[in-house]
Amino acid sequence: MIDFKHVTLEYPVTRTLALDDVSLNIGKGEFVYLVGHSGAGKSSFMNLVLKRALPSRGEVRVAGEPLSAYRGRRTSILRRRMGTVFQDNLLLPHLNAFDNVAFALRVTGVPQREWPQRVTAALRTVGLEHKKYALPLHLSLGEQQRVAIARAIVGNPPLLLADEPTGNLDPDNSREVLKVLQNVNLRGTTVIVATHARDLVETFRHRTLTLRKGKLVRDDPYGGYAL
Ligand SMILES: Nc1ncnc2c1ncn2[C@@H]1O[C@H](COP(=O)(O)OP(=O)(O)OP(=O)(O)O)[C@@H](O)[C@H]1O
Repeated sequence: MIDFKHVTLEYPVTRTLALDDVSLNIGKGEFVYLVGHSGAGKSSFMNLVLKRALPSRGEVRVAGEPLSAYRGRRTSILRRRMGTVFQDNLLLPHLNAFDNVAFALRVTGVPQREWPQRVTAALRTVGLEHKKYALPLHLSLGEQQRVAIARAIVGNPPLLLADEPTGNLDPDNSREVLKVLQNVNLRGTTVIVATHARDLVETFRHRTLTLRKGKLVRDDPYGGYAL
């Protein structure tokens, strides 16, 4: 699903070496953690996969195709096929949970008659079908993050990128969000989670990639937080 070959990312203005000669392969259907201290390069990794940043050297392939082959409209289509959940993934405050999730279908041109069934299924996956008419203001932070996950998966993306998805959450809500991400993975979506949450990585074991100062220093198939 994702293939990095000797990928280096140096941000041009500051000349910061965010990723340094990283090679890795993430297969279809995997659940992978990306860990590392602040500034290690986790978000830069995500940005490369989304083609929000371009490698200075090396090659990034997604679903077998080099990202350099994607241009213009095809890049937008590629991005839409990836679900993203970020820590500050704000919901639209004036829309209820259902409409926030439906918004993702609206922007990708899915016919309106399909929305009720698809949105309800996505909210069911995150355990929030009963809150579909609630405004974000009336949801807990954990519930808001689960709505954001529903919004990310409603288009059935083959790949879900989650950058610090539990960053604002207490331990109970963090575990709930992690379980939801695992359920999404069990349905066939490849899931990549960048996180600082040692307890989650230790409790819910999955392959763990460790970055240090832009280098991939560990690739542990059985997981574990080795920082
Ligand atoms: N747009 C940018 N321009 C210049 N330098 C950047 C940019 N984004 C990140 N950096 C730098 O690149 C390095 C890697 O940053 P990155 O955000 O990928 O780390 P991270 O592991 O996600 O950190 P955190 O856990 O704090 O989110 C850091 O030194 C950071 O200062």
